[in-house]
Amino acid sequence: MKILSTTQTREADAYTIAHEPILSIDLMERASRTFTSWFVKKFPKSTFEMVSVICGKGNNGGDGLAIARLLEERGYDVAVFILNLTDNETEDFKTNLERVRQLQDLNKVVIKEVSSVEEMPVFGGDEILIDAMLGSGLNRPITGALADILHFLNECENTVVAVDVPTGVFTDMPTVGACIEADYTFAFEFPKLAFLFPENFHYVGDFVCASIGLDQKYIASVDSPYYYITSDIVKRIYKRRDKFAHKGVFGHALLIMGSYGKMGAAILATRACLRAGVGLVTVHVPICGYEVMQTAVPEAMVSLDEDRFIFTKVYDLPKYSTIAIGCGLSTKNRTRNALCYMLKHLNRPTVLDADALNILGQSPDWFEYIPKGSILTPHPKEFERMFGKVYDNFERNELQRRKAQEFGVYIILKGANTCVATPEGVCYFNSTGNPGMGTAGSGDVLTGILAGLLSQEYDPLEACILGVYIHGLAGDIAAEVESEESLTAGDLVNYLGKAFLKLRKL
Ligand SMILES: NC(=O)C1=CN([C@@H]2O[C@H](COP(=O)(O)OP(=O)(O)OC[C@H]3O[C@@H](n4cnc5c(N)ncnc54)[C@H](O)[C@@H]3O)[C@@H](O)[C@H]2O)[C@@H](O)CC1
Ligand SMILES: Nc1ncnc2c1ncn2[C@@H]1O[C@H](COP(=O)(O)OP(=O)(O)O)[C@@H](O)[C@H]1O
Ligand SMILES: [K+]
Repeated sequence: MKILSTTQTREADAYTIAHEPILSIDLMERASRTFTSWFVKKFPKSTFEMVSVICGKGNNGGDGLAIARLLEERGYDVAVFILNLTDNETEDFKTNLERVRQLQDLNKVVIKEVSSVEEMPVFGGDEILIDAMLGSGLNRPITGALADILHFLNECENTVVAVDVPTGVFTDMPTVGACIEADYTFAFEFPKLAFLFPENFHYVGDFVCASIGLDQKYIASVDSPYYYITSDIVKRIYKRRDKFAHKGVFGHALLIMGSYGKMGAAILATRACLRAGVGLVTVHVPICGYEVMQTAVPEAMVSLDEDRFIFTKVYDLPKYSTIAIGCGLSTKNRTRNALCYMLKHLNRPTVLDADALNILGQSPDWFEYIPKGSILTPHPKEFERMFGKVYDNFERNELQRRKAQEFGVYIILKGANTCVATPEGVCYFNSTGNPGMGTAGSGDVLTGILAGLLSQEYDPLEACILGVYIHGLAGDIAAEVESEESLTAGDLVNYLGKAFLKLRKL
């Protein structure tokens, strides 16, 4: 799913109105119905005494008024609070206000105007609040009376659901000024870029998005560097196996991993590589890793280093279809030199993780040796070691895109909404995964999956998108059974099969 900027969304809105054609008031109605259908399922009437909709006077407020009317039709007790802080009312706001006033005349809805925080009501414990104060029309940081009202609302214990954008959040740049702290945000058509960055979680809460019927052809024609990875992208990438396929066609991966005390990383990655469908896997480990590797992963072949404790040299690189290096590797001098030699002599996309990235961070001159199309999988700390400190996630995302372009590589910045940046400067944000995956070794599992997919001739972009999605999906299935708390990296490997099954059924 493409992610559009606010300006582009406004253009898509205008195009839809002109070419569907549809009146803008009817598009607002359609958006509000989409919100309402989700809301009634999420918050059934029986669970709340009352819904209070807090409206501004722009189109976000217009949505709020339409939602108030639609919820009343569904049998909810509804109160509307209109913030009387400006005289600028949009036409669609005015039309929807007329419509709600008719319900007020029938004593079906209560409407109250509020000009300052002192006039805000005391909300009951069972009341749910809908934030329709400001949406994508925010054009300056919120201060003054509106900021006071937002602080008041944030002090209330009530569940807050934001319409389209939480009031005060800038969708395409870092947020400054007061903001509502929503528990849920229902975004029209696309998630906004800001929703994908951790600093806004406090304001956005859990977000969902649904189409309001904007013109899909127009959206497809718009240039945007941002995508959200949904199941339909992944389904297009996933390849079913040929009936006559055999292990020879699923590739032979070489994983260079592990050092004394860190063999677990190599084991997790190797198991994940096998579970991701590789034909053959060889793990190159120091002598101290031989027995543990042979015992823990009997399906894997072992290539032994000359050194007892660390990686120093590997032979026969051309015979492998894919190489991944770095998990539990150490950054000792001889390992560093061996990595440098390999990078200079490898001539195909390689997966680089963990200590391979830490070594690159210590020797920035070596970035140019990385084969084009390789995949680097840093977590934020490793990213910082390689490319330096940043002020916020917007800046980090820009840096990630720039570095991916500069070195012609894929950079997977891991975390919630893991972001894949391509050599063309495009970003794909993942939609699967959960905080249970913040546990030792889950990154090693991703590296193994990526090596397994590359070996099966998924191209690097396909491997990145399918890899992060299936890794997160395995985490989501595992968390449902095991809980987020007790999820371990080994569980990710064990649930990978269920994730593939789920993917096939999507
Ligand atoms: N295609 C879409 O996405 C659609 C969007 N719609 C709704 O329209 C909204 C956008 O509506 P608008 O463009 O009217 O904008 P808003 O309703 O977000 O607010 C605009 C008003 O707020 C004022 N304002 C901006 N920053 C302020 C600040 N810091 N303090 C006080 N006032 C401030 C502006 O001057 C303007 O008067 C969307 O978020 C969505 O809810 C829907 O009606 C249907 C279609
Ligand atoms: N809150 C979260 N939501 C979704 N995924 C997460 C979350 N926290 C961590 N992950 C995932 O778990 C993995 C952690 O990787 P990493 O930090 O490299 O772990 P390790 O070094 O222990 O292997 C990444 O793929 C990351 O995307
Ligand atoms: K809002």
